[in-house]
Amino acid sequence: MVQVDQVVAGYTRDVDILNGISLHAASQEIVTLLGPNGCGKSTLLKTIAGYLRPRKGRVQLAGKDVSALAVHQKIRHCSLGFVPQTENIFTALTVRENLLIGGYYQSSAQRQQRIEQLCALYPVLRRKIDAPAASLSGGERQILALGRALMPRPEILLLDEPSAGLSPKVLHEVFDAIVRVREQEGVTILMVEQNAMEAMRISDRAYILSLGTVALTGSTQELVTDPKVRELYMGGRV
Ligand SMILES: Nc1ncnc2c1ncn2[C@@H]1O[C@H](COP(=O)(O)OP(=O)(O)OP(=O)(O)O)[C@@H](O)[C@H]1O
Repeated sequence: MVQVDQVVAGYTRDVDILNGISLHAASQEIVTLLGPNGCGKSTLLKTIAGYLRPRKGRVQLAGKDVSALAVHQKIRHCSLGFVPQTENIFTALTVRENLLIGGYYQSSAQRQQRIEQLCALYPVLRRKIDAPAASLSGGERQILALGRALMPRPEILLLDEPSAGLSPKVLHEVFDAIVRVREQEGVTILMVEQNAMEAMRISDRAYILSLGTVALTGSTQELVTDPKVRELYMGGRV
């Protein structure tokens, strides 16, 4: 469970990017954050992850107030996984080495076992396990980034634009991978997406942000039938 209450945050002391934002994602939900460029979606994910500390308000993960914790503490102690938008894999290392880094504090046996499980979940990782990550396609890189974040078996996964730069076909594969991990491991997923149509298809609920606050929220069924949402965020289509 992710709970954000009245959070104010920003990068510099005098400018607030998040202006008292509140949201939640229940256990095993897929929740998407949508909104125009620069409205604060990535900043919100970074604040939940712990790269930025809220100036006001509170972030809770699984019922625990984690507002003051840094990202490495949340990954280690709060069952959090985070996949940033860019530079999310080490291209000079192999697929296996990338996965091993994701489980940096696990024992060697735990890491081997987890790599096996992830290869079963995502067969592409097995096929490419000893290939340099630089040789992977865009979609394969995104699945590796997902796999690496999943190494410590997080209960909550934050994804920043998993479809960025991917063709429609590959985007489907990546979104399937996201759905699969919710189904098979019961992970709660909060993701930022530009691709509103596709994101709505796999999400239970969505928040539409504007200027660092929530402009609109609801189930994806409610939102996709809202004419204003369709016009502004879905190109007039459902
Ligand atoms: N590292 C940073 N330092 C200072 N300002 C930043 C930094 N990162 C983002 N910002 C600013 O914060 C605001 C919100 O940016 P953010 O990346 O959260 O938006 P976004 O909604 O995710 O946009 P996009 O859809 O374009 O990725 C923008 O005005 C941006 O310029």
